[in-house]
Amino acid sequence: MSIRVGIVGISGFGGGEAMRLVAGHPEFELVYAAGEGSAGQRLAQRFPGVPAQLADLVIEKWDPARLPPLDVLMASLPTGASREALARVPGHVKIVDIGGDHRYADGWTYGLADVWPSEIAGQTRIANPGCFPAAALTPLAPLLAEKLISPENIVIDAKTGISGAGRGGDSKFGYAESNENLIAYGLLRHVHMPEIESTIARLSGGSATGLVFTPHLVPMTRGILATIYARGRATTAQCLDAARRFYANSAFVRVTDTPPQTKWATGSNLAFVSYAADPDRNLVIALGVVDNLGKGAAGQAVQNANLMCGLEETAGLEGAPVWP
Ligand SMILES: NC(=O)C1=CN([C@@H]2O[C@H](COP(=O)(O)OP(=O)(O)OC[C@H]3O[C@@H](n4cnc5c(N)ncnc54)[C@H](OP(=O)(O)O)[C@@H]3O)[C@@H](O)[C@H]2O)C=CC1
Ligand SMILES: CC(=O)N[C@@H](CCC(=O)OP(=O)(O)O)C(=O)O
Repeated sequence: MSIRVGIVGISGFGGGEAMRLVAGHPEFELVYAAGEGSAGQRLAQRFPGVPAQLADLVIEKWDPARLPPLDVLMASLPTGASREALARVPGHVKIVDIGGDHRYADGWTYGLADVWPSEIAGQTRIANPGCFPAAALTPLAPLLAEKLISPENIVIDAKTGISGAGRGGDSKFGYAESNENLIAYGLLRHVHMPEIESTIARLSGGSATGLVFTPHLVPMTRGILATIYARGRATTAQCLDAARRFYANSAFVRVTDTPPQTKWATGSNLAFVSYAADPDRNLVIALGVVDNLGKGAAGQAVQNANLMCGLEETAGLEGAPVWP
């Protein structure tokens, strides 16, 4: 019997990618689509390339009191818009919140699926990590767990594609302003800082005092590269070995000897990590690449939903990235 899935925020970039993945999933059946401005439209009006069996599904006005029978609900709403409404979804419906309202919130499990998969299995409320945390914490986790770097004074310099801002995003991220342009934003106090700090502390048992995180917008559609500077005396080989041990059973994390590129992950749930370290300079450079809509959002959401439902975590996520 198929698992009945709903997606709220389906017209958005995160929700649309979740729809693409659910449509190709061997066990999931999309039975409910919801939104606000797009309500009343058929999926085929919104997504002309949608598979035929989904073409006539009508996007409902989002109302948690009017859900059909569902096993899983993926919520991809603007951060701030889901807390009150998701609290009204019946407890037996498994929820993955792709937005930022429930990360490290009471009653919700933080869904960093490649690091803590066993914590997700059997849960009914999962908060998907933010896209930058997914890119940065994946390479940091093995180094922090093996105490190869200090959790203090870590500097994360990240570059993101424009789809990270969503289709309802700020107009300053439109084509004319973004093409051939490079912008730093969210300086000193980006909304992902608390989530990154909490996870570094949890992984290391120490404190993420002195964390610096600066995102940049680059003129590409998808992808995040996080370049991270940390203090530690490990060699490059020790960092790579630690990551290969840590992710030995992970289907989605690839440890590479050379610096990863954003195109390697496009359209997939993969994360790529690599390292360069100079013990004499007390310096470790960690690199992480994800697709912001894949491991950074919908891919990780499907991985979490698979774990929640007791399926293989790779179900529906086995397709190769798009290249070039
Ligand atoms: N884009 C990315 O790379 C990532 C995004 N996220 C997070 O995922 C969430 C969604 O982001 P993204 O897909 O980019 O955003 P978009 O702007 O592309 O989409 C937002 C969606 O939310 C719906 N929506 C907005 N307000 C309401 C409402 N009041 N009731 C019901 N539906 C509503 C919109 O529906 P309609 O069109 O029908 O109005 C639309 O489908 C955000 O919290 C974002 O921070 C997380 C990781 C990565
Ligand atoms: C380019 C751009 O604007 N990117 C978004 C990150 C998207 C994301 O992960 O958002 P949530 O944490 O809200 O889920 C940002 O920097 O806020």
